[in-house]
Amino acid sequence: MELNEEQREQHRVDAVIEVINDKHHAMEQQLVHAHQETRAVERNYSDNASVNTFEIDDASETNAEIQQQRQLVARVVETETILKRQLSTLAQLAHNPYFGKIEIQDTPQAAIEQLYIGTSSLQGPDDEFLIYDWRAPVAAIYYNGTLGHVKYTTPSGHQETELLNKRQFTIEDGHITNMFDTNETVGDEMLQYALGQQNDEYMQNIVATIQAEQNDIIRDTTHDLLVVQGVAGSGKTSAILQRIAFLLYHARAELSADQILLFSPNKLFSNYIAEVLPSLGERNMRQVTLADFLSARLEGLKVQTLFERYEAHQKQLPTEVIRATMGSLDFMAALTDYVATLDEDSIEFADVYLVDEVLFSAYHTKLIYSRQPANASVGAKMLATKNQLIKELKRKVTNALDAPWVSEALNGMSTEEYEQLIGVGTRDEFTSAEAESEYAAAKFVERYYQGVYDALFNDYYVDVYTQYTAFLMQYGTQTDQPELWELKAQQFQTALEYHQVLLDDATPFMYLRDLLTNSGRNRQIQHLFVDEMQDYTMAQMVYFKHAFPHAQFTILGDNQQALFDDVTAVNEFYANLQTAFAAKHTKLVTLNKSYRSTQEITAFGKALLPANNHIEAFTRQGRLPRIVPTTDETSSMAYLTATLPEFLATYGTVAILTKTASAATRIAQMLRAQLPVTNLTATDRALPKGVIALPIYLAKGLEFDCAIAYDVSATTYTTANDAAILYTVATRAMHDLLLIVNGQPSPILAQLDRALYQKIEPVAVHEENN
Ligand SMILES: Nc1ncnc2c1ncn2[C@@H]1O[C@H](COP(=O)(O)OP(=O)(O)OP(=O)(O)O)[C@@H](O)[C@H]1O
Repeated sequence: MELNEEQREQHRVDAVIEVINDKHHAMEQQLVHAHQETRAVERNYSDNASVNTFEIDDASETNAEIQQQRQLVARVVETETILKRQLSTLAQLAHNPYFGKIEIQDTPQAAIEQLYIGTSSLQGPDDEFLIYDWRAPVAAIYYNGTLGHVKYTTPSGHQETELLNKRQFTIEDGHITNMFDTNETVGDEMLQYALGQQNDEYMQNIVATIQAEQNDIIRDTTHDLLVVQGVAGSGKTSAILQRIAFLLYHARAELSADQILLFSPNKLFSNYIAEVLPSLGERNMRQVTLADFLSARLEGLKVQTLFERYEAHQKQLPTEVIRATMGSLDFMAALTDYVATLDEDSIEFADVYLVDEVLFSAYHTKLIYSRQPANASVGAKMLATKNQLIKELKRKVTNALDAPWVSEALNGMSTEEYEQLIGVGTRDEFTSAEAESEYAAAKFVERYYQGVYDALFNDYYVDVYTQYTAFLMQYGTQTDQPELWELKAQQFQTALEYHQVLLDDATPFMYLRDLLTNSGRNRQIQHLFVDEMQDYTMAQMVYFKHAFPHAQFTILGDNQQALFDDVTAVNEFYANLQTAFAAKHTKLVTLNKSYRSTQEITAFGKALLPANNHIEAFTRQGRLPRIVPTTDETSSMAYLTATLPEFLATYGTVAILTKTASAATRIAQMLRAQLPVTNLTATDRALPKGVIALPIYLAKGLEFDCAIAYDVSATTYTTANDAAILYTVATRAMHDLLLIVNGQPSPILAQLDRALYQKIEPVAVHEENN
């Protein structure tokens, strides 16, 4: 019997799966061997590591040996890890080997090639490619090309070919469940299916349905500053993750996942995206939130978080103007100039103490500084000064070894103190009494001066706090409101007394410290990604550029989702970034199509924003958003209690989104008497199923099957900025959106076209009331 096209393709799928299973089997055997080897090497290592490491000569020999052993352990463990990763990739391929196929012909005489595209490449017994990795150069055709003449880029230059056919597959558990040919870039039918699914605890990879405009971001290798302005749900976060997978694939030898850093909005989000790269067979990049980054760099001080400032309504402190200035490019430029023109008399040198004795006086340090070459930068002179101080400290240490006060101190120690100093149980291992006392003296002196060493290492010979205050005051004198800057300086000092730094001060302060002390640079990071760019000030961007000098930057966000600030025009933001980064090759990409939500929800969200926005909806139909005009919290709760069980029958996650954390906690408590509700807070990491209540700033970047905007009343949603917040709330919904009014409706709702929503009378409540 003649096979039809689908049967033929299914035969191929079966054959490929057989190859995958064979490989899987062989690799399992390899893993068993690798594991045995790891165990053997580890055993050998632990035997060796316990040898005598005390005597100096022996120690160095043993150290070298241990180093070697350690490397060996690392290598075998790595082999095992790689095998495990490959096994998991093969297991995934066996389930769903590929999703696309292109037929190409390089010249009219050449043979037609059929290339299958999947999440990972696979070679057959004769090394022929049964599956091409979606990141392979030729696979770009699948995403960007329409039938006919197409071009694509390879490491060795541009290639051209004829695209004869493009086919898409849905394969589940090894069976083709859907298959069709398309001339579109990637057909809508697949995307419809993918987007119609319910939300999961983790974000999914989108490699089967990457859209052409997303593909341009993912495959960009020519820009050192790539800025993406994309409307809510346009795939910015997805683009970041697939881009990282792409970069790792193409620069395997030079780039590792540890050299990629993503600034993400919060821990929930970090966790939500954590499965995408592993599902593509890659290791995760590093992630950090701004709050954690600042805290790590300002150790010992409590840095105010964006959420804290937002919740505390501190926007007005000390004034809006000062706050905006401190976040600006100009302010950071003024800071750079300030540091560059500092002379030794205006640098705030500080005494370095050993307990209560001044070991290095501010005057002494200033003298060393003043002897540095006049034309060197402040940072370079400071570094040379630091090195000189450390050298002097080392001299003090050496001189102290034979000093009588050291032997006196040692003699005065109790046996316990002494043993603690040289290590309990080590006394018998010395070859002579002399060796022992030399060792003890070295240990004692080292410990004695440790605090001073740390102080020098951490640049405490200059008082950066006072220097920063001086800068604020000086900056103020150049404005027409110097008294406000004085207040600002006082505010900084007062917070400091409580070991706190306000968010507005954190970045300029760190920048000043780094410039002055020539520190704070991480040269490891090759790619830096910033998601939700609208939540960062330009000053922070300048700092990122300073802190990660070797990184290429991909910065993504949506200026309309400005929760914490007023909306900045994209062009202005981009122009400022270009200045801040002084980058040669820059590009701004705009994504206008929204994929997350149904057409109805996207239309509703669009209507909340100023009329000149360019948001386009992806055509996936659903029901109209519903506005529920409850009169107060009691009726709102009654409505939710009555209807939530119904929603839960349809949706995996229903999120009640509030403006503040306290509102989310309150309603979770009230509802909990009737049904299970999880209240999520800033420290939560996991996204549970069921009903959750959380403030919108924690829901940034996340999505839910059903989102319920709570308290869309005239008291809660009033300003233009509130419209942006409501837009962010509305666009969290994938399939269903409700707005509970809770009192007098917000004026933002009043101006909406009536056709965009359905008004629901909270029937359950009325019945109860009657
Ligand atoms: N090409 C695509 N194929 C399948 N799903 C897609 C595609 N692009 C986006 N999506 C889906 O749309 C949703 C939104 O994507 P994503 O979270 O990346 O958007 P975003 O621009 O970061 O949104 P926001 O700014 O609202 O946080 C996700 O569920 C994502 O999987």
